[in-house]
Amino acid sequence: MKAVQLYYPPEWAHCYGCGYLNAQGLRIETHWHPERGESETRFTPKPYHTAIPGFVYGGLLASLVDCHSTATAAAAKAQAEGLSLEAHPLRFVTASLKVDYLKPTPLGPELLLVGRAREVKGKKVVVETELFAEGVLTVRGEAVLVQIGEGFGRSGSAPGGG
Ligand SMILES: CCCCCCCC/C=C\CCCCCCCC(=O)SCCNC(=O)CCNC(=O)[C@H](O)C(C)(C)COP(=O)(O)OP(=O)(O)OC[C@H]1O[C@@H](n2cnc3c(N)ncnc32)[C@H](O)[C@@H]1OP(=O)(O)O
Repeated sequence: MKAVQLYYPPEWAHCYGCGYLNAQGLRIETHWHPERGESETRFTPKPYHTAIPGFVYGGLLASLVDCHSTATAAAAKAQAEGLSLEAHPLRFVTASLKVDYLKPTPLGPELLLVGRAREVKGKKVVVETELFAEGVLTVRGEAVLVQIGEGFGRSGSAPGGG
């Protein structure tokens, strides 16, 4: 199954968290499971993603939730509209991001993020994400994502104004 991010056209693929063209970035890959209406991203932090020794830096966890949410929004919107991402690449930007750190996240194991769209309405999608380390829920996120138009990023245009 192709990751949601790999459908983004090049001009939308420079994001530090999820752009496949950003060599220094995290380059996360999100997979959508239509039968469950859920998205999954797996990511193993590097030793330098440290908060205090043994635990993952919270800003990295927020970045993972952020970019996982934008991809979840694209996939959920495509499913709701009956569109294929291949023919209709959709791109969302983050309007709002809330992250609850429920427990310290251990540094070392692969992390699993699972996302669901709670609301798909117009150009807005609200996504809830849970982040697990070795099966333990350590972070919960909620994000509001807003779809940008097809032309954005091709001429330096800003997304406001619809
Ligand atoms: C990178 C910045 C974006 C530039 C895009 C242009 C080039 C594109 C190129 C490449 C794309 C790749 C991008 C990768 C991104 C990866 C993830 C990030 O790191 S994103 C970076 C951080 N985010 C921002 O910098 C957004 C800054 N904010 C904005 O640009 C606008 O505020 C925007 C687009 C988010 C919304 O503006 P409106 O005018 O298009 O939309 P309205 O009509 O105001 O809102 C739509 C719905 O969203 C809700 N909404 C808007 N802001 C909200 C907020 N803060 N909290 C809750 N809801 C909010 C509103 O209430 C409305 O909902 P109701 O339809 O009424 O139900």
